[in-house]
Amino acid sequence: MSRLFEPTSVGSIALSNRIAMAPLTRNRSPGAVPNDLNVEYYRQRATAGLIISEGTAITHQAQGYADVPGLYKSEAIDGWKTVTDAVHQAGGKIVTQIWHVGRISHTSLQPNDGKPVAPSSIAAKSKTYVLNADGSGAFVETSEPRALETAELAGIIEDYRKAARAAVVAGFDGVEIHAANGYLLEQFMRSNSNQRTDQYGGSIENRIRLTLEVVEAVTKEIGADKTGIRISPTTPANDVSDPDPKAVYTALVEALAKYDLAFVHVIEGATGGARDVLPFDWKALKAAYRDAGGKGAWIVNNGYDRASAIEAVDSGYADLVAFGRPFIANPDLVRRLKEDTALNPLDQATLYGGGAEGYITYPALA
Ligand SMILES: C=C(C(=O)O)c1ccccc1
Repeated sequence: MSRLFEPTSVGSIALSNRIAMAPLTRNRSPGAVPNDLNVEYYRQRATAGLIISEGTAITHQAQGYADVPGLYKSEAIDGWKTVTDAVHQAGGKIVTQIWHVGRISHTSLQPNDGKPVAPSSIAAKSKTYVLNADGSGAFVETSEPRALETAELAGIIEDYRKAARAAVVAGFDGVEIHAANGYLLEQFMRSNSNQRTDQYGGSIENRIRLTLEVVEAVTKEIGADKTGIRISPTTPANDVSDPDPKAVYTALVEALAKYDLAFVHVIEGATGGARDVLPFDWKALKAAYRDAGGKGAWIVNNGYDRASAIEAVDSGYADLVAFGRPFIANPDLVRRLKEDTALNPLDQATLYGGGAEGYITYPALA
């Protein structure tokens, strides 16, 4: 049997197998508070070696989509506690993805209907999900952001630290810092969205600075053994780009190597899309991390199937493989991969927003 189904650990978190559930936004937590539907959804998927929860806003300012959960209200922490308890009682492990959307937001979702914040006042050619007056959801153009003042960045780093602490209080086994998919931290790393002239803009060293300061704050608060990070070197998601992703992300992983993180989670290619969106040597990126002393588990994601996941792990390249949409449609994905059985088809119409349908209604094998 493949090592994909064997136990392992990421940091201090012991896992029953090497299959992770990737973070998946589902827009089913009104008021940013996790609810019983969320409890059932995550409980059903607790056979994953590691569940990485959907992106969870660290503050109101960090909120970019309607009905995504947060970690900045006491009732949200209570709500998450019911989720983590259910997953743990079912024998699973779960970390939460702590998230600041930056410019991928809308004034109607921001404190005092203000502008979203970003490294520079450059609007993303992207959309976000808001609620209409009648409660229906709709994807609309993201609003033009304002550039963060240098003096505001210490406060945002503190927000990540507080969210990491809140995650542990809510019973999570750890956190994944969301530094991917064109959200705040990646907006700072990519040169088309970051045109700052202070110590957070210009050179690669300056553009990865905020991400490293967040990693420093979170690992100091809850321990590197409970801290992971997600990166997406070549994704065009949310209108980010950079002329030299190899240089940016090699510098990043070499700097991350000294933090002894639990894991580094890499989206290989366009998020949920083409793996070859840009030429990139994924194995060289991991080698750069290991050569710099990085010991964290290497989690790979994007377009893997049973055969390629087994190959990735059994070859020694990947420590874990994360699956996104397959876990939406197959709560018992681990069993189906182990037994090589058919997978349920995905219902695109119920991915975002709504209720039980297409969320907790996918059947498990008898
Ligand atoms: C958190 C997300 C990401 O990381 O891409 C997301 C948000 C909205 C829809 C899909 C995905």
